[in-house]
Amino acid sequence: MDTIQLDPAKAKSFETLHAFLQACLVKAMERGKPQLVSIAAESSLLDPLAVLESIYEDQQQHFYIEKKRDDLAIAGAEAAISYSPSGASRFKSAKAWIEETLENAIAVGDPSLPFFGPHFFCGFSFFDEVSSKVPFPSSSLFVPRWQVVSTKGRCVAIANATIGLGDDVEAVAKRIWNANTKFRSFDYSEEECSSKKDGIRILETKERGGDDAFQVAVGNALKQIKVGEFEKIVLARALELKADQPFHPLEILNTLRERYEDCFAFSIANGKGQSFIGASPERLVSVFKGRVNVDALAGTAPRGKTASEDARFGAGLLDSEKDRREHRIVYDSICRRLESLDLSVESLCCPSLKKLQNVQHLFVDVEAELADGIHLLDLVAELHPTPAVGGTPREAAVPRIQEHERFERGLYAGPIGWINSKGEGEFLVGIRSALVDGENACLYAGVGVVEGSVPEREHLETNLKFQALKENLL
Ligand SMILES: C=C(O[C@@H]1C=C(C(=O)O)C=C[C@H]1O)C(=O)O
Repeated sequence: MDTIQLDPAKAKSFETLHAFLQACLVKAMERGKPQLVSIAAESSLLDPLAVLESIYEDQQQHFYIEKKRDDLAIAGAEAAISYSPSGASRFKSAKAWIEETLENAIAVGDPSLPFFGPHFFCGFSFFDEVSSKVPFPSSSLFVPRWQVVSTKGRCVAIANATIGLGDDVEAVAKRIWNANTKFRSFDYSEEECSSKKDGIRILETKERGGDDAFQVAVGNALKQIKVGEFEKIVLARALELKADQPFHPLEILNTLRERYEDCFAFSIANGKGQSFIGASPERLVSVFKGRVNVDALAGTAPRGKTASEDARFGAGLLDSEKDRREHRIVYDSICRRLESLDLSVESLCCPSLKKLQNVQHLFVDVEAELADGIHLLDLVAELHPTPAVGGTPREAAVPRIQEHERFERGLYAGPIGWINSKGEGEFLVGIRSALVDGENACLYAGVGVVEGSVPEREHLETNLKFQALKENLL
């Protein structure tokens, strides 16, 4: 990637921008490849979700991720470039595409700005392949035309565009100029935002596969565990809801980010009217400043209505042999997989409680130092799916999931995240999530099944997990 340090004060005119893009076109011709130009500028403090909402169009691709606790919110919309590899080598192909794109990228602005340079937004389905019924491909990667990030009191707006032979430089310059002017003095009142609809009603709720399907599946999986086919499998339910008017994914997200401060509130839209949204408590992996962090999250208890009931549930979870075993399987697998990439794990398995609004989990932040030559997508490829959403041994358990579940997972429990030009970034696990499509929503919730699991109790646990989305859709 070429970096052009630019003092915004000296590059304030449209003519400067136009001349610069013209020079990028010359470079594209010399290199024989279109160039990705990424222009970053600090802006007044904006709320990325409000910006996304005010320009929201359901026929535009978008990506949103926010974790209130970390004071980080990122929104991006409209694809400047995109890529959708599928199959077993999809992570490898995605990495190669990112690397090649960066070889032909020009980043402009102050490199010390947070989120300087192009960012790649990624949504991967749970399985390597999806059928044509799933509205998202097995991988969607894109660099958005515009992006707004707010973190720790600073806000950065980024415009991305590709310039190649035959492109209309004048038109690209105008688009970037207009976007920059807009972000510099964004006025939410200018836009016609639809306000949250009152009285949205659910007309129909239907469980995929029928009401008993899940408990039957857990029972069958327990038999397979008993004969030693595998030790753990994660099975999920899909609940279809039909409302009397369309759901609005970004309004739901606004509630989720406030209520689930410790979670990643996210939305990924395919530009064809469907969005996959959620509030995930689980980070698959992050890489920042040479450090790798992975969540080992498993084992669930309800939240109590009083402090003492809550503490009792929490202590019960910490003491539960079955839940500790379920969690240990996840922790051990993460450690093995990090070690297979020559990373040495620095965290012991001493679970604490991660308390969310609706449930509490056993949790360990697994840390390691990044080794040279390991890309974030190498980590994603190695770790996904952890036994928190797949099973163990992976080769025996994961292929069985589709035999037990009566729906296609699509993006549910898949890796969703972003990568910057330095190879840093963060992926969450797409759980506590729903696929929203007009007045239809499909909610997902799963549980780990191990020896000692009881189908009825697992069913109750999925009901608790559904709450995150169910209560906030309306
Ligand atoms: C699979 C899900 O959650 C996972 C399963 C858990 C469990 O079985 O206790 C806990 C946290 C998550 O790792 C889900 O929410 O859909």
